[in-house]
Amino acid sequence: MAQAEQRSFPVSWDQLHRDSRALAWRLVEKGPFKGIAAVTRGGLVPAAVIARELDLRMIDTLCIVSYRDDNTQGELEVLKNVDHDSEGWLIIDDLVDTGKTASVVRELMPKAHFATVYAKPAGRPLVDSFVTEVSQDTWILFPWDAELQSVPPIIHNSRKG
Ligand SMILES: O=P(O)(O)OC[C@H]1O[C@H](OP(=O)(O)OP(=O)(O)O)[C@H](O)[C@@H]1O
Ligand SMILES: O=c1[nH]c(=O)c2nc[nH]c2[nH]1
Ligand SMILES: [Mg+2]
Repeated sequence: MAQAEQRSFPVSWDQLHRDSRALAWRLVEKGPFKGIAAVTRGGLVPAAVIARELDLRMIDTLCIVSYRDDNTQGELEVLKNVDHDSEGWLIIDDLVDTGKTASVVRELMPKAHFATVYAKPAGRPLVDSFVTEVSQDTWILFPWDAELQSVPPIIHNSRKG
């Protein structure tokens, strides 16, 4: 579903920090972990927050491309894998949506614990830990994809209808 046809769930930097820390709290009892594999690019920011909270310094990346600029999903391409065993590792991504990225990630690192900050119902069974679930028709708008802009007062919009 294209972004314009969906509900929007805007996430501020503050909210993302809070939700990433909430995920870190959940992960404490699932560890200890040898390190974090961040799924680029969306996993990089939550991975930094979680690495700080769990005192992890070993950070690797799984570099995967799936969504194009128009927010439709194409063929998944793995640009970079890890070169170590996945046992004891924590994989972090920002969200799981259809689960396509998650299923590739699981194949690449089958023994790792896979955690995302946000989850939609179709992908939820593929992650081990997450914080907040949103409906499948919701587009999560991350702070790195957004900027502040002025909007008309509510009363102006309500007169149009
Ligand atoms: O469950 P799925 O339907 O596969 O979607 C989830 C993936 O899509 C987004 O990444 P994207 O491929 O857009 O790349 P990015 O992280 O570089 O923004 C998001 O960061 C997840 O990795
Ligand atoms: O910024 C994003 N928000 C989403 O809801 C989403 N789903 C897949 N990929 C996504 N990227
Ligand atoms: Mg991603």
